[in-house]
Amino acid sequence: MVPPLALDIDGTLTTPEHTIAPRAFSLLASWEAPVVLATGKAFPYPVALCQFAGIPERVVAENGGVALADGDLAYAGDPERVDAAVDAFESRGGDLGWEGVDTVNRWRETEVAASRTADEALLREVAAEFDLAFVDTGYAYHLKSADASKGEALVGVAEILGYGPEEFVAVGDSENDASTFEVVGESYAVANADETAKRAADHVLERGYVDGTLEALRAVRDRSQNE
Ligand SMILES: O=C(O)COP(=O)(O)O
Ligand SMILES: [Mg+2]
Repeated sequence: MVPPLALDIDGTLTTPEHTIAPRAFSLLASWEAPVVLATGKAFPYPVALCQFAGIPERVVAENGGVALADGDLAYAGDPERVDAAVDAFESRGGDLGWEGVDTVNRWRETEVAASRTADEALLREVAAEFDLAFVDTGYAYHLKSADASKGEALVGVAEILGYGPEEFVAVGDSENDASTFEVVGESYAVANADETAKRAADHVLERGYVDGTLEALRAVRDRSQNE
């Protein structure tokens, strides 16, 4: 039997052009164990991805701030503190950096994401002042509660699904995946991963992005069929 999966989205299920490749959809839909999408993106994004992939809505969103599995919705973190930090950031001239309508944060409930063009030093200053964690995913800067993480949320999701977290195989690409890698039994960093993710992973893949992920998962599937 194949193991359950915890998969990051950006940089892991995407191409270098930030798109989801059709071949990723077919693997997700045919995986014969639970698939949990664990992302820094706001809650509706992974939910929509599950729906369009035709798989149950099992997600960790907002770097662990929101988790949904089999109808059970859980929250972590301190959104009011995040709001206060954003107010401080903006009152000191900071700009989250999303042009036009901010669809990155519009449906975000527990943390905030800034463009990587935003003032990193000021974000870090505000994070320290409000006792929040600063995370650079390579796609955005995030200010989040220090005690919320993808890994922590995955532990809860795994329990709902009737698995231990150590039964999961995870794939990811950045520092926000390190907490996932810590709780799962087997972890892979794609070739484009940052140093934190590579250090935390059991294996570093030769190929990057969705190609690396699909190759690793096919190998996991082949191996489990031979067991
Ligand atoms: O939202 C981000 O910054 C990155 O998202 P990810 O965790 O799916 O890579
Ligand atoms: Mg990622």
